[in-house]
Amino acid sequence: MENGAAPTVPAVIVAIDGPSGTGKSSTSKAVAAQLGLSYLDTGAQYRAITWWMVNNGIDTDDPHAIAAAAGKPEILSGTDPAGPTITVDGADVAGPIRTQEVTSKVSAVSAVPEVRTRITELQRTIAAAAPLGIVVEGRDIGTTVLPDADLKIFLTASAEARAARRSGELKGADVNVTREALIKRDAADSSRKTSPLAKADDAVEVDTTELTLAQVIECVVTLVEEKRAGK
Ligand SMILES: Nc1ncnc2c1ncn2[C@@H]1O[C@H](COP(=O)(O)OP(=O)(O)OP(=O)(O)O)[C@@H](O)[C@H]1O
Ligand SMILES: Nc1ccn([C@H]2C[C@H](O)[C@@H](COP(=O)(O)O)O2)c(=O)n1
Repeated sequence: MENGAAPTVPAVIVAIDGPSGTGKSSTSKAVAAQLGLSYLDTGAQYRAITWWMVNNGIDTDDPHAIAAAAGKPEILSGTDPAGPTITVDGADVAGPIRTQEVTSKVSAVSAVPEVRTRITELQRTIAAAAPLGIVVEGRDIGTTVLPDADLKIFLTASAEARAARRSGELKGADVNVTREALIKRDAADSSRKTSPLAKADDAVEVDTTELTLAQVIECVVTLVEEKRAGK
């Protein structure tokens, strides 16, 4: 460098979408950590607002009640891939948002347009503030939240592989019950009217069924580096 300043790398925005259990969180966190990028788990934000609705007595079967309350909770996401955080009105909810109750209600809450508008706004603000760029994972990042992302990835895997992975996490869970629950949640997320789970036309699809997590991470890191090199 002529003036002795550190070389600058243009910020890179990576969108990673796909159905449940395809490896979005594990891959996104590792890729962000390896490349020095920020990381945003948008599913955690939808879980956080669902948790708040449940804890504040909002009927999660009533879209009008959800819409009326959508602006009330303050949701904050920490974007360090080594220790992502999520708080609601100042309370750490990283554990409570993973309960079965929240998981069973999150598709209904996240289908409400007022909820999506609110959360999408948060996501865009966070992505715009990431100094070196960010890996954002979810269901509608490439199609709706960040349609101009530098790189869009759509992860897939067979329902059997995804259920086996999840059952491994939830020790002792019946793999068939887990598989049916995943399929049901994907169907709800794919069929909602407002920004459903979908692959963007310009996304790179990666089928992870036969790949190890390390192979998926390597594949995505390579794709990001290629994009960066061409910027
Ligand atoms: N390629 C892979 N091979 C084997 N296991 C994997 C692979 N990718 C992810 N896993 C494991 O599968 C589980 C689910 O992964 P992860 O939470 O990253 O998926 P996800 O797509 O973010 O799911 P969700 O959308 O439900 O949050 C984790 O235990 C993870 O370690
Ligand atoms: N961009 C997103 C991210 C998530 N959701 C909804 C739909 C999912 O079932 C739920 C939980 O996500 P997970 O933690 O399993 O990744 O949140 C969405 O609608 N849009």
